[in-house]
Amino acid sequence: MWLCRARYLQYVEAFRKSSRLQWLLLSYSCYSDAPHKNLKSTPLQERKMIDRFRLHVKGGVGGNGCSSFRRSRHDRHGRPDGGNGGRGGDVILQCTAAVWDFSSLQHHINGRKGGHGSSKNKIGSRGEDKVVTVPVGTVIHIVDGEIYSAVEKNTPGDSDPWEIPGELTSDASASNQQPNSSSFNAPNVEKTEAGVDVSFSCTTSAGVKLSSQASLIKSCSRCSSSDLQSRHLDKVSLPNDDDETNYGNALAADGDKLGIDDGTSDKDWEDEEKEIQYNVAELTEEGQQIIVAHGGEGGSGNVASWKPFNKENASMDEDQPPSSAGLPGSEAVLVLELKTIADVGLVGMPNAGKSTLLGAISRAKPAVSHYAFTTLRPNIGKLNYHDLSVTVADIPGLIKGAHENRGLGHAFLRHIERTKVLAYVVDLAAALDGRKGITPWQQLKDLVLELECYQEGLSNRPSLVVANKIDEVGAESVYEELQKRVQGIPIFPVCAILEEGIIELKAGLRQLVNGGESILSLDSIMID
Ligand SMILES: Nc1nc2c(ncn2[C@@H]2O[C@H](COP(=O)(O)OP(=O)(O)OP(=O)(O)O)[C@@H](O)[C@H]2O)c(=O)[nH]1
Repeated sequence: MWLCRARYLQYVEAFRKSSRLQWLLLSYSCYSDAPHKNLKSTPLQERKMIDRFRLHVKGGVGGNGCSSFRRSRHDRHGRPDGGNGGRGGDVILQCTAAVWDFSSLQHHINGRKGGHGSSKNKIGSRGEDKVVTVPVGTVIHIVDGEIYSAVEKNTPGDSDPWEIPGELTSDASASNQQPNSSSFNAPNVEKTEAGVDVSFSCTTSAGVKLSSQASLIKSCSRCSSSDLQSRHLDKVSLPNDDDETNYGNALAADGDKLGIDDGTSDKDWEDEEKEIQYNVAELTEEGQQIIVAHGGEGGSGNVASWKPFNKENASMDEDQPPSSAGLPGSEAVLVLELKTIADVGLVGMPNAGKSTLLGAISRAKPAVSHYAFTTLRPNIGKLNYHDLSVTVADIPGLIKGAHENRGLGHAFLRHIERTKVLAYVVDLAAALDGRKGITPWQQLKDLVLELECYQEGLSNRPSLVVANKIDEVGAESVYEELQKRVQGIPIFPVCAILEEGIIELKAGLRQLVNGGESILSLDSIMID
């Protein structure tokens, strides 16, 4: 007893000492000048975007059927009472605006196993679905396997887990279809504290009135009643730590090629691309879901194939009704691709001032810096008018040869595919005072060429030109020259950094989104 007390005191003393030490360390870190690292200070912007991802999905295996006999002293042969196995869980992709790329996904995702059947004719529990969240604008391509379901809108608020699926019709036409013209009365469904009571009644053709009652009780073996509603919605796969590392540090030179970590090498993609079934499904609205792998059916218990004992089958021994194992779930290999959805796409060369402009016209706060390729992923901003809201995407800088994977490559060109209108941002000061930059009209030509080389007709949508950096000395005359060289398209001179010319630009963008028709074509740009 005393020994125990001594030990206890020893522990308390040791704890006090350790906490005193911690306190000292804490006060040192607070009051000293020593620089301390804040590991979480890396802004989201600097993360490498994963906008293409290879995914192996597999539905959960169905639970095994049970082989069991219930014997009693009155029943010499016993009766089978093994229940069926439960169905395996599905793998579901759900679209949400809360994630912006595929960095939180894991490459292999499996639905949960169904529960095994058990004696007393108990059915195994259904395997849990695996719900994987993907960003809005996800396109699904299939490398191997099949997808059996269509995209559906998930409205968790509307659905009541205790609602009976399908509608039971009680109209005359429905009752006429009954083979013996029996009359069915509408089911009486009553919601109670414990669950739902359902009662049916019908009159057969012989005039016999039959009635039946059933109750669905809220609790089940796997979950409590309170968490049922959210059971299938909150299963999001945990972030994959490997994907979160590599922050963008390979930027400076404009010829640098930044690979996108999607789990496969370029060569693999080339081989694979021959077999891919493209654009099988698209998730374009928040809350949309698609089942990409079905759970396997549960095996049947021995009660299902039981025949009552009689003299003819007396030779059969008691374990004759077999139970079966659960079936495996369906499998598929998918490629997920993200195509940003926005009304306006800001397209321009690196350093043209696209991110600064996005910050000036909306509340978005993208990273801005004086070196090329600061933007590593499309940034989205919302442009609010009193009666309208327009989304604007700042696409990472394009350079000549982007369609051949130069610069940040063509990975980002696909984000332009979904934008309704284009705003070409050019740097008026790029070639001023002997700077080695490209003239604004040449910038425009290169941009249109890049879009067309990537996908024919990509530049063929309503557009306007934003002539940025008008505040620089000599930019006015370049702007005048630009007006002469580029015809048939509105040009807005702005200084994004000082937010000058922004009101006019916002009005121009509004007009463009509301049905503007000006298109920038190669013929309308005059080069020497
Ligand atoms: N003088 C002047 N400088 C500007 C203006 N707008 C942007 N800049 C500067 O231009 C540089 C590049 O700006 P960003 O907004 O990062 O350019 P970006 O087009 O997003 O560049 P990437 O991320 O490489 O595509 C920064 O140093 C800005 O301060 C402007 O109106 N006038």
